[in-house]
Amino acid sequence: MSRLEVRELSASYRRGTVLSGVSATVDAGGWLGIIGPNGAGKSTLLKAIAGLVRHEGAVLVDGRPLAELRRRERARAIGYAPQIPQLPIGLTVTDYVLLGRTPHLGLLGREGPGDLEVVRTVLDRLDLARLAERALATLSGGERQRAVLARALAQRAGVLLLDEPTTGLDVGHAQALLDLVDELRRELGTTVVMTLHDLTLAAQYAERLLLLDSGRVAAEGTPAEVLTPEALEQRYTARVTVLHTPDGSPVIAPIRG
Ligand SMILES: Nc1ncnc2c1ncn2[C@@H]1O[C@H](COP(=O)(O)OP(=O)(O)OP(=O)(O)O)[C@@H](O)[C@H]1O
Repeated sequence: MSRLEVRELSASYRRGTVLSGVSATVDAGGWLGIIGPNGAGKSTLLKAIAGLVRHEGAVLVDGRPLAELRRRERARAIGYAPQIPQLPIGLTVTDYVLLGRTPHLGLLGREGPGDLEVVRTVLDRLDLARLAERALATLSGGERQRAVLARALAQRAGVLLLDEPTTGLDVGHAQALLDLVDELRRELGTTVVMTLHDLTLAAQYAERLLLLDSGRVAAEGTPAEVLTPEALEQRYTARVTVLHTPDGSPVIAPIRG
C-alpha cells in the first residue's frame, strides 16, 4: 500500500517551463487520472514523478522522498509505462515482460517460479499468451503497447504510472487492461496515476481527475466535478455535451459544429 504525494513540482526544458508548482496526493490504492490538452505537461508530470526528468519540488511515497531511495527500492516503489518506449526489439515478449521482475529477484538474479507465474498471469490477462515467444519487433502497434503495459504490471510496484495506456488499443483490449489495473488496485492496493485523452474512460476508472493546462493544475476533483462542459470548452476549446451512464459516470460527447 503506497500513498503518493507530489509537492510543488516544477520542470523546464530548454525552451521554457513546462510544469509549475503542481501538487497532488493519491491515497494508497487510489486512482488519479491526469487529463488536459496536448502539450499541457501530462507526460512530463509522470516522468518527473518517475524521476526521469529534472525537476524541483518533491515526490514522496509513504512519506519517503523518492530521491533518497536506491535504484532497486525505487523500482519496487514506482512502475512506469511510457507513452513512447524504447524497446529492445530483439527480445521475446516473455523475456521483455520478465524484465519487470528485476527489482524482485534474489542475489543471483535468477527468476523463480513465482516470477514466472506473475508474468504468465499478466500475459494471459492482456491476451498476449499466444504471442509469448514472438520477438517484440514482429508485434503490431497495439500488441507492443500491451507488452509494455504487461512489463509495468509484472513489476508489481506500489505506485503505477501509466502514460496514455490505451493508445492504439481497441475498445475490448483497452477495457481488459483497465480492468486488470483496477484488480491490482483492489487486491494489492496498487496506487495508480494515469494520463488519458479518452475522458469518458478516464471518468469510468479514475476516482479523481487532475486537469492540467499549460503546466498548472486547472482543476482537481471527482470526474463529475472536473468534467463540466464549461471547463472542457475553456481548456480544450471543444464543443461537448456531458451525458451520463445509468450509474452516473460522465460521458463526453463532442458536438459537431
Ligand atoms: N524532451 C523535451 N524537450 C523539449 N521540450 C519538451 C520535451 N518533452 C516535452 N516538451 C514540451 O513540453 C510541453 C509538455 O509536453 P508533454 O509531453 O508533457 O505534454 P502532454 O500533456 O503529455 O501532451 P500530449 O497530450 O500531446 O501527449 C510541450 O510543449 C512539449 O513540446
